[in-house]
Amino acid sequence: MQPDDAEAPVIRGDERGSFAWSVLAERHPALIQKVRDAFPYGPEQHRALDALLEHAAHGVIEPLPPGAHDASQWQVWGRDHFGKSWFDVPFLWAESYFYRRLLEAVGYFRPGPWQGIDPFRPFKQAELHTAEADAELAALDRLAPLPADDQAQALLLSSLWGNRADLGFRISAGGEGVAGDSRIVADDSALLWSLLTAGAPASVCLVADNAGRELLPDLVLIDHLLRNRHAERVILHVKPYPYYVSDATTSDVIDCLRRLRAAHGAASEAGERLWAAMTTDRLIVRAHAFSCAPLPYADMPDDLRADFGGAAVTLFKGDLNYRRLVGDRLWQPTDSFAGRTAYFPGPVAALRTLKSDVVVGLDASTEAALVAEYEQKWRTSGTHALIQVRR
Ligand SMILES: O=P(O)(O)OC[C@@]1(O)O[C@H](CO)[C@@H](O)[C@@H]1O
Repeated sequence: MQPDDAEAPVIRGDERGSFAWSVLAERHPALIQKVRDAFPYGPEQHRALDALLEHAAHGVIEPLPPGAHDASQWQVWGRDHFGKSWFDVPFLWAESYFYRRLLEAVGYFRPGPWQGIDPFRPFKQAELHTAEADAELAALDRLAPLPADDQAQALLLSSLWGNRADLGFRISAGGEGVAGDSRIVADDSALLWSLLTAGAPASVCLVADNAGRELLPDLVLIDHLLRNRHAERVILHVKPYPYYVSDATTSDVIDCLRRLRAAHGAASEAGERLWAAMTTDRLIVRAHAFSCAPLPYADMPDDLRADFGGAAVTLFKGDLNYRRLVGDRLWQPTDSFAGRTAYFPGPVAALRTLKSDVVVGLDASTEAALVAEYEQKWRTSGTHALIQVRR
């Protein structure tokens, strides 16, 4: 815990009409319906989904069934929360547990025919085969003639804005859910590139967020880092199981690599290089259990700390990772990003579009201008983004 944690309230879903409340009360039921519609689940799975819907709305949080492989882990994580309403425990905890219970309901972990069937796969797959994805990959051909620094910055921005398209966000925003007015509210990209000096024998960690239209540009950025010797090795952290609808797992990485290789021109070349990089450990994929933990990164275990501590920089993608990085609390937007991430074992960067209440590291004038123009909507609308770095 950081010294001034007590000053900022932990976000919970208990305030009707708040963003956190809307996720628990509206986004989660809508997601259950989408998952039901996407698979021919049997009666037992439908009954379990009905029970989850009912419990999450009106019941109290119960432990996992004793036979679940991770029941004892969740027993520890949940000891302060069992028996309480989902709306009265930390929002971060409630959301993570919802995804774990959803997988329980559809039999994702249980030996049997549905074991390992990702309930979000149809949505993630659809993302990879849209006209927008085709156009984004084709656009890479136009980058190739540019100087390496311009390519680098363009790829960084493409990875940043790729974060707008997460599927959970779109379930509540409806359709694309993104207005035309997009702005970067903090931009430490120059500092980030200064940490990625070409030719240094560095490792870089990238903590991925969404599959599909976000992971494609993330992978192309990784290819650029490797190819231009900004990094000798990249460690890509993904989720060990389906999570927050579109979060990337190892299967999604492979699907994206296949998609890149099947494209034309620069995209296909990047796909071939990345495929080869995985076979020689220049690109390493890790699916650490903590990546789906209902906890902030301040509580990370020692092996993960060592991984991040050995990197020239760790890039955290996306909104959820940002919440976990700085802590899921109602900080003052002008609180220091460096202060909030002081516990982190090495240089760290956040690349995120703003889709929840948490934000730090803004100038007072930037915050005042945002509030004057949008009241508090800029925090959750996905129209604004940030690149923040602590060296
Ligand atoms: O991490 P991501 O994909 O950028 O965003 C995750 C998100 O859609 O889900 C959470 C609410 O369910 C919020 O953190 C945010 O709105």
